[in-house]
Amino acid sequence: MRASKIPATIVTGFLGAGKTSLIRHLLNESRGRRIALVINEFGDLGVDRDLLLGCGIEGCGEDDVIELANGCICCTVADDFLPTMRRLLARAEPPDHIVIETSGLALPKPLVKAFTWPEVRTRVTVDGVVAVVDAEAVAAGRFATDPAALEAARRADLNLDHESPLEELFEEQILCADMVVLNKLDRVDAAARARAEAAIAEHARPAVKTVAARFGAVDPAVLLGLGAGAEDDLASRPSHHDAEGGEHDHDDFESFVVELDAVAEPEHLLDRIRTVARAHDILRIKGFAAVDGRPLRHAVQAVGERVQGYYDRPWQPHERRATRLVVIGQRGLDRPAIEAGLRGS
Ligand SMILES: Nc1nc2c(ncn2[C@@H]2O[C@H](COP(=O)(O)OP(=O)(O)OP(=O)(O)O)[C@@H](O)[C@H]2O)c(=O)[nH]1
Repeated sequence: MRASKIPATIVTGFLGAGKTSLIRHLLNESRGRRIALVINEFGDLGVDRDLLLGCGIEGCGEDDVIELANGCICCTVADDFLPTMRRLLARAEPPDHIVIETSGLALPKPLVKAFTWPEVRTRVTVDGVVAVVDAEAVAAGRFATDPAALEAARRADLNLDHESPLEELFEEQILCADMVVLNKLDRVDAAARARAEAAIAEHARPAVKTVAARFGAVDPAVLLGLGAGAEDDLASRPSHHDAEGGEHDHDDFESFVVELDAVAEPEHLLDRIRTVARAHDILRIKGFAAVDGRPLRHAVQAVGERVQGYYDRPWQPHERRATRLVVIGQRGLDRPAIEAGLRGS
């Protein structure tokens, strides 16, 4: 008999809120604790796993960072997540803690539910659901539905009973949280911070704490060890999708990968991304660029119109040096125009 269950922390939060940054900080500060990471991304490039492995954190090896292959974790729990957990638990040396990064479009509740499966429940408990929030985006009303637009959409579709997909995701993620991390504090003034806090308070369950952070830097002592036992507490975490058995689809969103040649100047690529993001209401672009004559890979990150790039690590001998970017947005993106814009053609 095992003395205690392995704690698992679920990290949720919208695209680009800072989940990977938070996890990188957590791993850096883990002080010898064996943490296994399960990562799920929307889009066909495993950027997050690559970024985490690229930062060379001690004790964070290839085997400890597991990427789920199929679609969005909340809809593929049985196909992908459970076999992964089974394999993790069968290891000779199981981890001390499991951290799961959901895709920015995932609903956390179906994932929490997966921990009630008998073979998982006896070995693992959900220590806490942590929702990472982009303070700047929330304060700017990114997740609030324009009431006039909602009314118009309802008139067009009588079955529509809810707000925009972005607002719904925000609500679902906060409703399920045991702790909220209000991230990107460097990007907001006091008034904007207060607006973001008010938006969170509208949906957070009673007694859920909000901690403020920059670049996801939260002390692991605060983040881990919440002892929530969330799998035994599903009823207190309402979801818009409860009536559908937790099912939801991602038809509201789409993603595609754009492959480009090596670039002469990363700044030129970042400028093109800025222009494209401004013109096309893109939610997220991320990936890696190959730069002519440089042995290092250039990581590229765009959240809305905010674009960032930095050299992260040398290209490995087995890797093809190409520029590959995943583009994510709400359905209806003008793919040819976006590709042309990124190419600069
Ligand atoms: N200014 C600022 N930028 C931040 C902060 N936290 C994260 N970022 C940047 O925001 C971008 C997205 O951060 P990630 O940590 O990759 O976000 P994510 O939630 O993992 O993104 P997805 O996995 O794509 O959903 C990166 O360019 C980060 O450097 C912050 O506190 N302040």
